[in-house]
Amino acid sequence: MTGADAAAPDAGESPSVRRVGDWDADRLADLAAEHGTPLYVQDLDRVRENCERLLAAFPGADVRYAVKAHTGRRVLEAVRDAGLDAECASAGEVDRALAAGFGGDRLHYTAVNPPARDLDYVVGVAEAEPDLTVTAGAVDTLDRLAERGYDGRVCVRVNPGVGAGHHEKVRTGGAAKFGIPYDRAADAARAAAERFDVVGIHAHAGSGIDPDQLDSHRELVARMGELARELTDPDPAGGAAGVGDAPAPLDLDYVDVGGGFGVPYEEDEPPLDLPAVAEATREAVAPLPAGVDLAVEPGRYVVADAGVLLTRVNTVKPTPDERVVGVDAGMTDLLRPAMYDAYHPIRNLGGGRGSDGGDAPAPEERGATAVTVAGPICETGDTLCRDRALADPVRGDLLAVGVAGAYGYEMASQYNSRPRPAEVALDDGTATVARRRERLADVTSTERAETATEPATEGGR
Ligand SMILES: Cc1ncc(COP(=O)(O)O)c(C=O)c1O
Ligand SMILES: N[C@@H](CCCC[NH3+])C(=O)O
Repeated sequence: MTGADAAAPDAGESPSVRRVGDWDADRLADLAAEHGTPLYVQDLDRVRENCERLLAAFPGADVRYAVKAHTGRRVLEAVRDAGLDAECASAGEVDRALAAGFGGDRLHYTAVNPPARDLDYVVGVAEAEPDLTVTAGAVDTLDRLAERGYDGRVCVRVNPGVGAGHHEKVRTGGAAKFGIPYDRAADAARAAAERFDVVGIHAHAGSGIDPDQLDSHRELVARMGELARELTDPDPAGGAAGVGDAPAPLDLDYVDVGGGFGVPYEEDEPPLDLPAVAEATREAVAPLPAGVDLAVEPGRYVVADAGVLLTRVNTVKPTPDERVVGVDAGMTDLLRPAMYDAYHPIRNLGGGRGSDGGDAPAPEERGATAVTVAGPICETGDTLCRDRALADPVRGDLLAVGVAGAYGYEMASQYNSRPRPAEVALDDGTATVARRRERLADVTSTERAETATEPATEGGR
């Protein structure tokens, strides 16, 4: 499905950024009181706004949501209804997208060194949903698909030799792990066309592309446009296509230039000028051969500022070097600060007790203090921020960690045998539990007697 098929959205109607200060503090406090902490809150209305802004910026393009950013069922349904396709990184994500109502024609599975059971599963799905597309970034992956009898829609993933992103660990373009090297991609795509229906080419620069990295994005897009023209050229080097040594032109449907559109995390960081990025993308890829659409696959942009993580202060510890504020959410709930030194804005919503046992003053009446906010995990790196000025936290305060809707719950783990947090979805103001809080029994559920007879090789599908 293309963005053009979806209900025509009005460009620029919603603000292009939602800051942690824009959330209704009383509502968040009520949700924390009702559901406990740590608690993710994901606002589906904001998800819809972000989808509409993307569709408006890329009219006529295929806009695919990178499911890995947030796989929650309610989010997937909202994205589906908004008219985006689903880009899935694993059999599990394909499974979730199917369950959320994406048909095969809206499913794109990007296989990265795919485990055998993922390929088995996806090839099985493709038998029922032949419009599903598999994006493959290695000839071995293509061979393994063919070995399973797959001869359906394939997109060839290219390593464009240029990348971007907020941290070296998330710069994908140029990383040898992803895609077929650019100078071998044309031959690989033509060879693939002898075994599959090659419908597209794909490259992804990386995640969290900042405004100052747009040149890399543009370069990637230009290279992909050039490759699309080369592959579809009916008259390569003036020779007769498909005759003698001249390669037959491919009938591509699209050139997918990936996702990675960044969002502002710091309070004073300007938002990405999405219409300008879209315009630069269209210019760089042009001219696209007739019948070849542009495709993009953003994840973060759709969900990041639609989510906050609520966490309660349980310890305040002045030390000679720093003031440590202990909270009940840690790297097992939100890994990004520990893994990438990522910045997430934090707002003190108050509600704690003063030293006299009475209600502490409202946060705006307190002075700002530089603090380290640290979680309950037995790792030194388990901090949500260091040396950050917050309205002086006291025990019992509620903190809202902003821009937590992308790669937040998704990267949560049970390390230290900590159950994963709960998540509440807000839909037109109504809150429902989208993912219940895990219990200790969930942490040990795979090692209980009744599961011991299951073969360890089965993924449980
Ligand atoms: C292949 C692919 N597509 C899309 C995305 C989405 O990236 P982002 O969430 O930064 O938009 C990713 C993640 O980096 C990816 O690996
Ligand atoms: N997990 C990363 C993004 C990786 C995107 C997937 N390739 C982050 O939180 O920024």
